[in-house]
Amino acid sequence: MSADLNDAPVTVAIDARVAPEACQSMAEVRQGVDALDRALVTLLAERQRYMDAAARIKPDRSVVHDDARIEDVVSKVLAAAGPAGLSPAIAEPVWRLLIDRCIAHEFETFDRTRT
Ligand SMILES: O=C(O)C(=O)C[C@]1(C(=O)O)C=C[C@@H](O)C=C1
Repeated sequence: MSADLNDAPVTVAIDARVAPEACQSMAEVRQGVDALDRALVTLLAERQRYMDAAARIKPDRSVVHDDARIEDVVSKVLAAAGPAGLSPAIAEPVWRLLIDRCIAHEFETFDRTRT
């Protein structure tokens, strides 16, 4: 049986926090930010593992950097950002930098394991 999401070791638990709209102090705000950052780290670590998979699966080093796919990813993120209430002024640069760093990771993995 092939590995699927049910086998993934990642569980994203978000620690106790006060909802942003209910915060009355900066301590509550920062507790919420820190809790969400820990959850984001967990999700980004799993995203990074997909780069390892891509480096294993892609047929050639020349397709690690894929401009058409980058634009596809960014447009899907922006389409999701609107309904979620995430500003595109945050989402677009964050994801472009994330993808840039993921490509660097994918190249490092490819070169370490395939060349
Ligand atoms: O979709 C891919 O081909 C990936 O390897 C993922 C990813 C990304 O970070 O989203 C990384 C490298 C590619 O240039 C495009 C997108």
